[in-house]
Amino acid sequence: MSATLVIKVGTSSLTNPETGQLALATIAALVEVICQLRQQGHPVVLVSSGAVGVGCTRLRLGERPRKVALKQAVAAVGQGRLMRIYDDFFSSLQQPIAQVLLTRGDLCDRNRYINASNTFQELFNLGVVPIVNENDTIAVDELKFGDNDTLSALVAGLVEADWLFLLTDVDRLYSADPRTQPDAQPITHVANLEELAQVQAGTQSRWGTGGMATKIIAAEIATGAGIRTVITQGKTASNITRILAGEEIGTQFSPQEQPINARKRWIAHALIPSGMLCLDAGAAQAIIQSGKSLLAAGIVTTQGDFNSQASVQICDVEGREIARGLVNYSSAELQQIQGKRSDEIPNILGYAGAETVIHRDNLVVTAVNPSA
Ligand SMILES: Nc1ncnc2c1ncn2[C@@H]1O[C@H](COP(=O)(O)OP(=O)(O)O)[C@@H](O)[C@H]1O
Ligand SMILES: N[C@@H](CCC(=O)OP(=O)(O)O)C(=O)O
Repeated sequence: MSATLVIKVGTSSLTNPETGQLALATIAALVEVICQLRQQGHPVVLVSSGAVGVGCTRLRLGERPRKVALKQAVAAVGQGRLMRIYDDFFSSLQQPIAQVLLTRGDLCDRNRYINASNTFQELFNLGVVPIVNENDTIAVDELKFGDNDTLSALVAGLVEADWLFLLTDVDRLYSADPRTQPDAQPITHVANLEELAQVQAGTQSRWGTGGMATKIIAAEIATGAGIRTVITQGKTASNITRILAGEEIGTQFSPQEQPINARKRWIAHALIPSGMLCLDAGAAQAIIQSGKSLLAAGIVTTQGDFNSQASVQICDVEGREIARGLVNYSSAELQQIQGKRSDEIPNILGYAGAETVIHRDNLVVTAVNPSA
């Protein structure tokens, strides 16, 4: 039985942290494992960081650039070299590859999202291994994924993967950074992300971007889509095969029992909200507990400037995000009808709009601890 696999490999695994040189042995081992998986019939997507890291080494820069334009320029240099290396290694094993560079905008627009999904399917049908990275050269701040952990989780949802492997320079997630806290406790299995409330995950390696915090977020996105997620060592690619065979290696996150569908995944994780609706306690409870549609009566405040069908955050009275959704009214209209009963809307607006502000089919609960 074939399984669709998304394998993300970070800069910290692809390059030597001290010299910045490519970790050729690690890359070669990863390519070999991917080719073996392909020969076993598994569709595989490789999400590869490293453009900035490899570019810095090529241009003899001692640290990651901070200026956006310089970072974009360095990534453009590194991405070309990275793909040259991958093509040399994969070609030596007769495995065709493709470069897929994405920006968040490619996944925000519904039509572009569906088009990207179709393209990946065509690449799988051709027996190709797509190699994905953020299009650092053109991605601008408000439309960046920011880190490839998040990107890999969104791609895993896009291709409806069965597994997401996050390869990094430690063997698993710990209760804290094992580099700075030797007594940090290893975490081998996560059934519910609330178990990680006390985990310290903020620091990252010299060349990494996201640290463990972004890997935990990636695991939340992927497991919410029903995708089993594993954090494991990048330099031991053979672990992937052993994990698929059932060995308890790395940190394994169980998929949620009731994954959300593709449209709701798109609403919850691919779209960037244009505004915020704060609800009263009763409306917040109704949204979280019963998955009802949102009516104007439950809205206390409307923030932002957006049109109908925009994506918005839905928050409780403390301003904590509890859900996201697509609105049936603009922000200007909502300013007029918030707190009002549905039967009052026609008189207020002068026309009979939608019965709901957000229909339940366009509303996704995102609160990590919905019962709170
Ligand atoms: N709780 C933790 N468990 C394990 N590693 C952690 C933790 N908190 C921080 N880290 C750090 O996160 C780093 C991996 O993240 P990052 O540097 O972004 O690597 P990558 O390039 O693979 O994404 C590890 O090298 C480790 O130093
Ligand atoms: N698009 C960037 C990826 C940044 C990133 O997330 O890096 P990492 O934390 O090493 O996975 C690059 O290729 O350098």
